[in-house]
Amino acid sequence: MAFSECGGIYRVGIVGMGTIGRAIALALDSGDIPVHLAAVHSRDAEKAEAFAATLNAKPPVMALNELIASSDLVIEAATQAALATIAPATLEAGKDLMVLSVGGLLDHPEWADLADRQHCKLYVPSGAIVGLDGVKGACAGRIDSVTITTRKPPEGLDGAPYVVEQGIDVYALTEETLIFEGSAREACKGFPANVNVSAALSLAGIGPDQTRIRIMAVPGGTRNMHDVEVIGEFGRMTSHIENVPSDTNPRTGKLSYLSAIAMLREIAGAVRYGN
Ligand SMILES: NC(=O)C1=CN([C@@H]2O[C@H](COP(=O)(O)OP(=O)(O)OC[C@H]3O[C@@H](n4cnc5c(N)ncnc54)[C@H](OP(=O)(O)O)[C@@H]3O)[C@@H](O)[C@H]2O)C=CC1
Ligand SMILES: O=C([O-])CC(=O)C(=O)O
Repeated sequence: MAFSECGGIYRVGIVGMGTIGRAIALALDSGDIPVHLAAVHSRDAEKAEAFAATLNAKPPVMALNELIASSDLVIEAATQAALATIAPATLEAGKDLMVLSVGGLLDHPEWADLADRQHCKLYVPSGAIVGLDGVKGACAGRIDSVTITTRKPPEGLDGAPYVVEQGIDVYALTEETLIFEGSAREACKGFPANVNVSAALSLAGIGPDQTRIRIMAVPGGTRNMHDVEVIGEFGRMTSHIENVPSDTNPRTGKLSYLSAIAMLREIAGAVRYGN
């Protein structure tokens, strides 16, 4: 952790004032985590101003470069496209970075090297998936396969580039339907705002080309579900999560921001649980 000169308090800047960014800002504003919410930034500055004004801390809304200069840790909670600017700018400035749009990391392995050179940290919370601790342990040995099956209601998949390109009407489906099968890398291109979990799984495990994903549309479904299966020399592991979609973004399960908040708590504290 790189402490600021501002009273030794770790300064956090949040980029993206949507579902996840706001939830993290609200958690920090409650004062339970010993960090300082130094600034926020979003595409729509006016909307961000209106939200920031509701917080006790009244964090300033800043341009991205100002936010980076004013923070020790930048939390990206925007989009994969935005990450392409946010990540190099943050790491070049020697600041720590937490990434939620994890799929945006897959084509940029050089950012991990940049973080290393700049002596800063690149944090990837588990987000909406569970069991990455076990996956990391398993992948220290020989692995035969890593597979994730994602099930989402139509509104959790609507508008994804792959769905649009293929002309799939997710609302017209009458039964659970496989709409995509491929690698995590391919999935994160076709579904950049829907399956970041597969990117996190692949980075914790055996990589984006070897990690397989199946995406199912579930008419009438009420949860965003992810089933992971890992097979290797250790044996076989499965995990299952039923995420309640957040109130403001049906693609995003509530665990996504809770996981980021929990990670922040550990970054700010002395003790770390799990692997
Ligand atoms: N790792 C994981 O497990 C998960 C990751 N995610 C990913 O996390 C990210 C955030 O999710 P969520 O909060 O639900 O998404 P939302 O769509 O609710 O919010 C995203 C916010 O980012 C802002 N934004 C968009 N482009 C830019 C930009 N270029 N610069 C600054 N801000 C920008 C938007 O701006 P504005 O409102 O100002 O127009 C919007 O408020 C997404 O990429 C999502 O796919 C989601 C769930 C799980
Ligand atoms: O919340 C979820 O189920 C997962 C999600 O949107 C993502 O990984 O991008």
